[in-house]
Amino acid sequence: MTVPDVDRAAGSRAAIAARRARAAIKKAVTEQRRSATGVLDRASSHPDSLEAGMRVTELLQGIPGLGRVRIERVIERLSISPSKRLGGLGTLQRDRLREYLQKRAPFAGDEKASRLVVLAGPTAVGKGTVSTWIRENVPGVLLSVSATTRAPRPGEIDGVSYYFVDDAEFDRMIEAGEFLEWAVVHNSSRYGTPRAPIDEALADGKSVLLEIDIQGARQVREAMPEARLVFLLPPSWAELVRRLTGRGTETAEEQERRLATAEVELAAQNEFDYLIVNNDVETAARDVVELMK
Ligand SMILES: Nc1nc2c(ncn2[C@@H]2O[C@H](COP(=O)(O)OP(=O)(O)O)[C@@H](O)[C@H]2O)c(=O)[nH]1
Ligand SMILES: Nc1ncnc2c1ncn2[C@@H]1O[C@H](COP(=O)(O)OP(=O)(O)O)[C@@H](O)[C@H]1O
Repeated sequence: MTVPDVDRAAGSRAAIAARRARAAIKKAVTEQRRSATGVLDRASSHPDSLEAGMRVTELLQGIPGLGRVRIERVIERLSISPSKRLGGLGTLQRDRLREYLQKRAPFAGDEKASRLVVLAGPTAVGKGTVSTWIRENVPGVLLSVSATTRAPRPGEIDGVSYYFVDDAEFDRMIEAGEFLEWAVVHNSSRYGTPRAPIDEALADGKSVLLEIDIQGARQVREAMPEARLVFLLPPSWAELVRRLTGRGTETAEEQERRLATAEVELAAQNEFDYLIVNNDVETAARDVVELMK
């Protein structure tokens, strides 16, 4: 049953549950945990999602500073009927609404911005490059250093790029509850985020950037719902392949495996609060930093 169907069966338990879930999405927008454009994008790409069943007016109510009268004015200006649901918008209406949301609330209400940002994205999109730019140019940001069981690449320094540990040490860290999250990535090595430095940095008023995979991002969202989840996109698939092969740090077989993971990861981009295209390193990095203010 789709959400609009559920609604027609007004009063049913499913209808109440759907309404509650949509109210939760609206609250998440108000509290900065999800961007309004992210909700709109998910509604467009998943016609059966709760987001698709949400009314445009409900979404706008989630944006701080927009009262009933202003919402009426906005939807009139955008030529959208008050009863319209996100999933039922025409292409032009959706584009107009998206443009409005981006101008009005690019990061919907920065006053409650979280200082914990998760940067994920497919292999070789440039996560490491963007993070390094931030480390070198923006003071007061802790770049979390993960532990991994994979072997160091040439030039990688233990304790800076990663903590390179063996399986026994990784097991010990899991047992001791030292990880905020951990996962097996690319079906090969294990990677985990040590929790203590993050807690300390946040307590000191610093911002924290985690560069982790999608499984890890999902775990962080569960553990710390206030975290902002960013997905870094390549300008195109061909450019992603070019960056991976150009980096030249993996064997052809490993590159194949990473590209297979990348396809799966790109399909999950709508779970994220923000999508940033890494055309130019500095521009992408500045966009990420904006989210930490
Ligand atoms: N879940 C999780 N993923 C991580 C962590 N550290 C790194 N990763 C991810 O593991 C993947 C592999 O990283 P890496 O071996 O450095 O190669 P890359 O894919 O070329 O960046 C990337 O998607 C990273 O974002 C971590 O602590 N936790
Ligand atoms: N905006 C960009 N334009 C061109 N090349 C880039 C850009 N960002 C990163 N690269 C290059 O792409 C390759 C992969 O970047 P890297 O930061 O290692 O990716 P990831 O950490 O996501 O696996 C590197 O060779 C890097 O120099």
